[in-house]
Order: sequence, then structure tokens, then C-alpha cells
Amino acid sequence: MAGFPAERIGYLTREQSFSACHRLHSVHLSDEENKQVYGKCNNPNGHGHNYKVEVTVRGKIDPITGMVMNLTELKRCIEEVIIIPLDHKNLDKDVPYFADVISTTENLAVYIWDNMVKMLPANKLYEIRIHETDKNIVMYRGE
Ligand SMILES: Nc1nc2c(c(=O)[nH]1)N=C([C@H](O)[C@H](O)COP(=O)(O)OP(=O)(O)OP(=O)(O)O)CN2
Ligand SMILES: [Zn+2]
Repeated sequence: MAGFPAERIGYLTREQSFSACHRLHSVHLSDEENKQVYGKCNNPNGHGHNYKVEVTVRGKIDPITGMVMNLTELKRCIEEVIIIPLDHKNLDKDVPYFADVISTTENLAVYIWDNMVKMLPANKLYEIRIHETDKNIVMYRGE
């Protein structure tokens, strides 16, 4: 289009922290096996994390607005999908999804992806990256 730059694809990330507790425990394993597999993370009374989630969207940089998407809209989706259901919660007991899904960071990334993808425009969500601790990081791209 005359006067506009060529089409460009951009990636936009918003980071959000939340705090939650959980316990890693599989009903498919014995108590002894659970202790062996999950170690201290199988503690019966659980343990907590200060999670950091990066939500990345991908798309055309709109030549009119200059945006891949409006960060205000992305912030609203993050509030709905991450903060309201997960912050200051016991993941296993307060979030129905984790009643029968183990609350590993991999599964948490899938949960966030599946809910975020429903709220965003089609084909916009690119990646969910979760820092469970400073050292443990999971990335999920909907595959
Ligand atoms: N594949 C996965 N393995 C483990 C997960 C997980 O979500 N996916 N989670 C845990 C525990 O919940 C816990 O988060 C592990 O924490 P910890 O080992 O304490 O974390 P650090 O490595 O950062 O701590 P250091 O003790 O400083 O090494 C276990 N496995
Ligand atoms: Zn943990």
C-alpha cells in the first residue's frame, strides 16, 4: 500500500507474576513411588512458588495502529486467565482443572495456553513461558 511500510511481523510479550501453592502427586503411583519421583515436591502439605509467566503474541504490526495487539487488551486477558483463577490459590484444590491433572509447570503452561487462546484473536498466541523458580523454566507453544 502506498505510503505504508512493507508488512512486518512482530512478537509482543507481557510478563505477569502470581503466587500459588501445589503438591506433585500422581494417583497412578504408590505413595513410595510418588516420593521417589517427586521428592520434596510430594510433601503432603504442599509448597509454594512465585511464578512468573510470559505471554507472547505474534502478528502483523498494524500499519495504522503500529501494534501487534493492544497491550491493554492483552493485560485484560492475563487478568482473566492467570490472576483471577490462579493467584494466591492452591492449584490442586482451588482450580478444578488440576483436580485430576498434576500441577507440574508443563501442565500449568498447557492450562494457561488453552484458556488464553480462547480469549485472543485467532492465531495471535505464540508462546507461554513460565518461570516456576529462577532456575526452572517451561515453554509451551500449543503443539
Ligand atoms: N518436569 C518437572 N519437574 C519438576 C517440576 C515440574 O513442574 N516439572 N516441579 C517440581 C517442584 O514443584 C519444584 O518446583 C522444584 O523446585 P526446586 O527443585 O526447589 O527448584 P530449584 O531447582 O529452583 O531449587 P534448587 O533447590 O535451588 O535447585 C520438581 N520437578
Ligand atoms: Zn512446585
